[in-house]
This record gives sequence, C-alpha cells and structure tokens, in this order.
Amino acid sequence: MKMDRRAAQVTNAPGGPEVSGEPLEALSSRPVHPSEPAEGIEKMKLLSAAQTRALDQATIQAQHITSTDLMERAADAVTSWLLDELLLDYDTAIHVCCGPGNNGGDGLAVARNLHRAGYAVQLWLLPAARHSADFSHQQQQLPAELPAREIDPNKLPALAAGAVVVDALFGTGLSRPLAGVAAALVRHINEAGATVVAVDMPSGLLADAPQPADSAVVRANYTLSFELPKLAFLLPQNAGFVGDWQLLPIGLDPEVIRNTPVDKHFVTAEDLRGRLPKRPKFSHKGTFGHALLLAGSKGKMGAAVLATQACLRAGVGLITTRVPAVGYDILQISAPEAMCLADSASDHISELPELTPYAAIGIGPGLGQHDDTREVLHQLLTTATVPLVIDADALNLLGAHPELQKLLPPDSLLTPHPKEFERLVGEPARDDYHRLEQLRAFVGRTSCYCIIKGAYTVLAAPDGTLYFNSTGNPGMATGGSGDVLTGLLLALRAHKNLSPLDAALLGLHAHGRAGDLALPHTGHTGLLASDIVRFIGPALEELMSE
Ligand SMILES: NC(=O)C1=CN([C@@H]2O[C@H](COP(=O)(O)OP(=O)(O)OC[C@H]3O[C@@H](n4cnc5c(N)ncnc54)[C@H](OP(=O)(O)O)[C@@H]3O)[C@@H](O)[C@H]2O)[C@@H](O)CC1
Ligand SMILES: Nc1ncnc2c1ncn2[C@@H]1O[C@H](COP(=O)(O)OP(=O)(O)O)[C@@H](O)[C@H]1O
Ligand SMILES: [K+]
Repeated sequence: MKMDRRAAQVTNAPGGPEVSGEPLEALSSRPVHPSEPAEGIEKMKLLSAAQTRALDQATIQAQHITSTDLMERAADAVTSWLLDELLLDYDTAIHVCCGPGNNGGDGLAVARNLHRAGYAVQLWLLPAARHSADFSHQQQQLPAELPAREIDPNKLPALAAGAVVVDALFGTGLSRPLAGVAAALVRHINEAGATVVAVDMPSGLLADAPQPADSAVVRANYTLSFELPKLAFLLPQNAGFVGDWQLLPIGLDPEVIRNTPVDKHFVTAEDLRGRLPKRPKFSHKGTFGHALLLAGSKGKMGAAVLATQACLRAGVGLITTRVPAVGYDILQISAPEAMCLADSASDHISELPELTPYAAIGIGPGLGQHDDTREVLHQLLTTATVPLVIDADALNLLGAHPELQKLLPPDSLLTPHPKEFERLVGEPARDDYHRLEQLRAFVGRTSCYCIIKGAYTVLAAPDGTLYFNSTGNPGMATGGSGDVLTGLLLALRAHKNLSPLDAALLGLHAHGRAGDLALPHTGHTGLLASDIVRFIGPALEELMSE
C-alpha cells in the first residue's frame, strides 16, 4: 500500500513538553456545541482518541472484517512506508519495540513482515501483566526464527546511532503518563541517536490533550498515523515528539467518518477546490467589491503596501487605502492600482474616512497605537455595517482597551499571531491546548471569527468549530507575511458571493499555498512576503470553480 501524498509535514520547530492542563475534551464540553461545519469541510476530521477507537470498531463491523484484518492493513502500510521511504538496507539494524495493546500488535506484524522480507529485525516486548487479544494473536503468528525478547530494565537494548527503531509501544490507548520500564525505554530510545519511526503516535503522547511536563514521550523522526491526523500533531509544543508526520490510508469506513460529529477539522485543498466562484465573463470591477484598508504609520508603510498589493492580487474590484500623509507617495508609487486617501496627520491615522462606498474594511497593518488611531478604531467599530478584518496594532489596541471588544460587530475576522492573541485576551496560555480553549471562549463571547497564526494556522468560527490550515512553510516566518494575509482576507471578505467562513478558509489556504508556490523560486531562506504576494493569483486559481 502506498503512502498518502496528501500528508502535510511538521516543521522540526523546537518543541518539548509544557505544563499540563485540563484535557481539551473535558474543557471543550463546556462552551462548544459541535455542529455540522461548513458544508463539505469534512475530508479530514480531527477525531478524539475515543472516536478513533470507535471508528476502528465501526469499520470492522461495516466491512465484515476482523480486527486482525485491520491490523494487517495497518502493518502492511507501515511496512511499505519503511521500505519505500526509508530505503532500508538489509544490514540496517531494525529494532521493533512493542507495547501490550494493539499498537504493540501493529509492531509485531511489522516485525514479522520485515523479517519475512529478509531484513535484520530485533523484536522487543514491554513486560506487561495483560495483552490485548490482537497482540496475542500476532504473537502466535511470529515465525520461530524471530525471537521476541522481553525488555530487561537493567539491560536495555543496545541501539546504535545508525539503527532504526520502530516505536510500537503505545498509540491511542495511552491512558496515563508512562512510568517504570516504559519510561526508561522511551528515554533510552530518545538518547540513542537512531532513526525513530512511531507507529500511529509517538509513545507517551496523548492524541488530544496535554501530558504532564516531565512525561516520557518518544521523540520520533517520523510518525506514521492511520487515515486521519490527530490534534496533537498540529500543535507547536508537540513538534519535537511528532517529527514529520505522514498519513497512511487503511480503508477506515468513509460513511462512519462522515457520520462522526466533530468540532475540529484539518482543511485540505480537496475541501476547498471549486469554492471560489469563477469570474463571470461580463463581470466588471464593481462585481468584486470595493475594499477600504486603514494601514501604515511613519516607518511602517511597508505593511500598508504589502496588504494593499495582496488585496489587489486576491482579486478585489477596487481598493482604497487610508494612510498617514507621510505614506501617500510611498503607496501611490508602490501600488499604482490602488486609490490612496491621505490622512491630515503626518505620521499616523487620525481620521476615519466616509465609509459608504465600501464592501469590506481592513484595519491594522503597520497602524501604530496612537490615541487618535484608537479613536478611529472606536468610530469604525461603532459605525461600520460591512465585514471587518482586524489585524496587528488594531488587535493590540483591542487588547489594551478591552472595552472596545464589546463593540466588535458579529462576524468580524480577527487575525492575531499568538502574542497578539495573548494581548487580546489579556492572559498567557498555559499551553497550546489551553490557547485553543481561550480562542473558543473568545469567539463565543464576541460572535466573531478569529485565527491564531502559525505553522498550522487555526480558525475558530463563532460556534467554536476549529479549522486547521494545511498549507504554508517555514520560509513564511518572515516580516510582512501577516500583512499579506490581511490584504488577501480583505479581498475575499469584500467578495459578495463568499460566506465569512468560506472567505476565511480560502484566504488562509491560498496564503500558505502562495508561500509554497514561491518556494522553488526563493528557497526557505530567501522567501519574502512580497514573494507570497506574487503567487496569490495562482494559489487562488487552484481553488476556482470550473
Ligand atoms: N482497533 C483496531 O483494530 C486497530 C488499531 N490499531 C492500533 O491500535 C492502537 C490502539 O490500540 P489499543 O487501544 O490497544 O491501545 P494501545 O495504544 O496499544 O495501548 C493500550 C494498552 O496499553 C496499556 N496502557 C495504556 N497507557 C499505559 C501506560 N501509561 N503505561 C502502561 N500501560 C499503559 C493499556 O492498559 P490499561 O490502560 O488497561 O492498563 C493497554 O494494555 C492504535 O494506536 C493503532 O496503532 C491499528 O492496528 C488499526 C486497527
Ligand atoms: N513555520 C510556518 N509555516 C507556515 N506558515 C507560517 C510559518 N511561520 C509563519 N507562517 C505564516 O506567516 C504569517 C506570519 O504572520 P505574522 O506573524 O503576523 O507576521 P508579520 O507580523 O511579520 O506580518 C502567518 O500567516 C503564519 O501562518
Ligand atoms: K507508538
């Protein structure tokens, strides 16, 4: 079976265990009402560990197969990946470490497959009082020439740096932090310098909740998960455990997946393709809306320029950009397609223009936090009747003056990075899971859409449903990328045939995709925000209806 090429990859950002918190599932049962999400955004649901186990069982029933059959599919997929992607040599030492449950059962079947194919497998079992039925079945299938040795805590296996370790200790059945021999073995694996491939989950990592700070968790180079990603893979704090993650299809039942209610999605190109209306033959600039952008201050005019250019490249009909007087020439020269309204103040924006002509309004990039500008934001929040996109210093002003948050028109779209989000809610997050709860509470309180930017930017809809973006790359971690996103989102919010949710999802996807399309021309290091602007057009074209 071949690897699913849809899989995204995690950057190897510094990651590590952080402080523990209340499990996300427990917290999320409070304010959130898992609802059917936007029609059709369902290709990659993020299931809880319990839902994943239920899906395995439901697949077994629906397809009239045994749990062993499903395990064999999983083991075949892992074996093929190891052979095709890791390009194992026959003399590479492969250590398969198995726990007592079905994750261990997967490992036993992988070890058997590799042994039969002629590879140098050593099989290690964690001592346990009980084993799952499928584990025991797999153990009986082992050929006599493949001995399974029990791990001796006083003599842990010697793992050479060039070896491959297949971590099949624990998967979705992890019920508590690892201790004793399991924890010792995990720490031993982490120190060995071998290539570590985790089956389904890095052992010790929970699928959907944080574990205590000092827990033993496998630090995998690769995590091979089945069919659907897990929430844990998308959070920066777990990057050092998960490594590059890949999804291997094992034929889990699509009907059951469709009927499983979730409140978290991993949004793929497949979900969004065709959602951007094609430009009609007889369209004119009025068809695509007139956007107003309030941006820039002395020394930060680049933000206004990038957001304006991005808005234009994202197909807005017209854009007018309000800038301080100092920015007038700069904007007119660098974005000749835009109209420019200069403020009477030289260095900051001090007056709100007449709002009647506009279909959507963006505010924030390079704005500064002058008192006059705060007053402009206040007036905007109280008078605007069209969609708002709020970014950067406009968010910082909302954080510094929380009373303004009560004025946010419903369905506004806020675009903070984690630090801006912290200022907005006025409290640091304990960890990435807690931050998601803060995000859900914020959108619930304000009836707005809000994202938190990052490698997997997450969008929260007012009902608390979370949508993780799947595009983008670390080259985009560069000044101005966020300004480009604001301009792009503004254009899509000005589009009269897009819902607020579709505009946000399309914008996030196209932004990351534009960064991905720029990459072959620039490399990660040389990628600039203006390169993202250049590829917005092609990125949006991929999402356009026929
Ligand atoms: N279902 C299917 O058909 C398919 C499932 N698949 C595979 O199954 C995996 C899930 O298997 P699973 O449910 O058996 O759980 P698993 O992760 O092996 O661990 C459970 C065992 O560990 C124990 N245990 C838990 N925490 C512990 C701790 N901290 N320290 C020590 N022990 C601990 C726990 O014992 P208990 O909690 O009862 O004490 C129990 O014995 C999944 O990730 C995928 O790889 C695939 O083959 C596809 C088909
Ligand atoms: N490692 C990464 N992978 C994918 N996208 C990234 C990564 N780092 C940053 N980005 C994207 O780049 C943008 C950065 O935004 P922001 O932090 O506001 O930058 P700035 O304030 O400089 O404009 C966000 O859209 C974010 O999702
Ligand atoms: K594992």
